[in-house]
Amino acid sequence: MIDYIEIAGVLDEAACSALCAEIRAASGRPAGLLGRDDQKPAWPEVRRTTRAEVSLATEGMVNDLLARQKAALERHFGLALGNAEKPQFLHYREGDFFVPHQDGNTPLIHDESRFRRISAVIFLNRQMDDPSPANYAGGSLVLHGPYSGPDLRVSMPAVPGSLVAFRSETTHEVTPVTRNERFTIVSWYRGA
Ligand SMILES: O=C(O)CCC(=O)C(=O)O
Ligand SMILES: [Fe+2]
Repeated sequence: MIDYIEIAGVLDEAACSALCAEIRAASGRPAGLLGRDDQKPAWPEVRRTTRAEVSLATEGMVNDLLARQKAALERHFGLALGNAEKPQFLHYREGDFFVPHQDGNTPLIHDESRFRRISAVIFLNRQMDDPSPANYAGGSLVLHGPYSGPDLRVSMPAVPGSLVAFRSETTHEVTPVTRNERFTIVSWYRGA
């Protein structure tokens, strides 16, 4: 069993479109991997996506939104959560991806990721087989089941304005975008 929750409508359609436009227009740099300061250029064989620099107002709006979702996530996962980390505004172009990985809460590396308990992804545009220009194909967020069970893979529905959250130790990946551009916001709630 893969433990995740989908919360619909954390952003409305107009807010999603405005965020996509802001991220597209923003300057960005290749998104890196946590705990690696020596990335040149950001391990493109592991993760290829652009992290956009958005306005402080936008970042503040998303921080407030993440704080408002905390109680529902604590109830669902049975965890006491602290603050969400600085959100990342991600722009995936055709061919961009993130290989299977865990975001944290694994005793693997002695870095900041050990404080992460819950990963959250907010979808800003829609995945479709034959996408209109504002939407995309490919680019599935796929959660993997734990080793203790059957080889399970579950694609998350990419509905604009919805938030999907899962335990940060859950293996997950973003498959390559095959058409157009994909926009998401990601953050991580730490333990209380
Ligand atoms: O963009 C996504 O759907 C998820 C990205 C991700 O897994 C991450 O940034 O750790
Ligand atoms: Fe991740």
